[in-house]
Amino acid sequence: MSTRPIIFRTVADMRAQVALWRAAGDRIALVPTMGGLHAGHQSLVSRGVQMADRVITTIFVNPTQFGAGEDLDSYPRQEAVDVAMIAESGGAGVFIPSAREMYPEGFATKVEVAGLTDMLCGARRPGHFDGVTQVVSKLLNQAGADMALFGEKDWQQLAVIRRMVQDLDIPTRIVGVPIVRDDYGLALSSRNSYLSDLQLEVARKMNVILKRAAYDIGTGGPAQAQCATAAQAILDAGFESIDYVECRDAQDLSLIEEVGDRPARLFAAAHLGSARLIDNLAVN
Ligand SMILES: Nc1ncnc2c1ncn2[C@@H]1O[C@H](COP(=O)(O)OP(=O)(O)OP(=O)(O)O)[C@@H](O)[C@H]1O
Ligand SMILES: CC(C)(CO)[C@@H](O)C(=O)[O-]
Ligand code: BAL
Repeated sequence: MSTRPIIFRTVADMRAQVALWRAAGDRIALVPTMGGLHAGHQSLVSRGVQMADRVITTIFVNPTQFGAGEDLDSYPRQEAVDVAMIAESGGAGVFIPSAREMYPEGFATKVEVAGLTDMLCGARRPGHFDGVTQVVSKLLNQAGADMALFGEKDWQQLAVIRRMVQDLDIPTRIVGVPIVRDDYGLALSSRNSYLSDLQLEVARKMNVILKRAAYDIGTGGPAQAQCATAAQAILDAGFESIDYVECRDAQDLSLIEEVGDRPARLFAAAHLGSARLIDNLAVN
């Protein structure tokens, strides 16, 4: 039996409850999301339940991380379903602020991480990570949690957030959680709901292609040439366009030609119908 989590719509309400939990000696974990929850998000909440006494999930479709022409308006919104899924995973609280609560009149502060945001999704979605760091820095300050959990599916986002937390001395430990995939290896994503059954079949081919490329690169193949071959295979499988397929250092995200002993990852983003899907996996 799951208990219904407490819903907070204001920062003040969340902070008041956090203060009570803290007074009782509880450790707090935060799971920031944009809603449209699936088993990937639930794995973040479950991990939080293992590591802390109370888990607060946030649901906020942050407008500042969407570019013009992106899917801000069509992004899935399903509050009741999301709250039920959080309850099922043992979440204690859900923070669902309005845009006005997060960005009141007069709001003027930007938070930008340089360097790590220049490549991959940062290059293809200008301003995206500035919006992410803006909202995540606020959520971390608002909750004052001991830890915050983020999925490795958004590997670059995790790297950017780790950098920001270190640079700004934010006293919250950042925890990365492995990617949850469906039975065919497709990384779960809220945006998979945009896909028709036929498109879903195509989408499931991407990780198969990437796995083969990662193996070839890991066994000594020239990294960027293998990436170009994988990009062509993804197009041949039925994706409409590729944003990138690149092999990069897992930590500093610098481009890699010869993998050697460096921890490397393969990163991909591609468009299918109205969905932009991303994935990444270890090369060695
Ligand atoms: N398949 C997954 N496995 C593990 N974590 C995930 C997975 N999908 C999303 N997450 C994590 O959940 C958190 C919230 O992500 P978000 O709400 O954007 O969901 P999403 O499914 O990634 O949606 P989108 O389609 O916007 O990429 C992020 O930390 C993200 O990395
Ligand atoms: C971290 C996040 C919740 C910030 O809006 C978002 O970028 C996401 O869902 O990954
Ligand atoms: N999962 C990252 C949020 C975004 O694509 O805007």
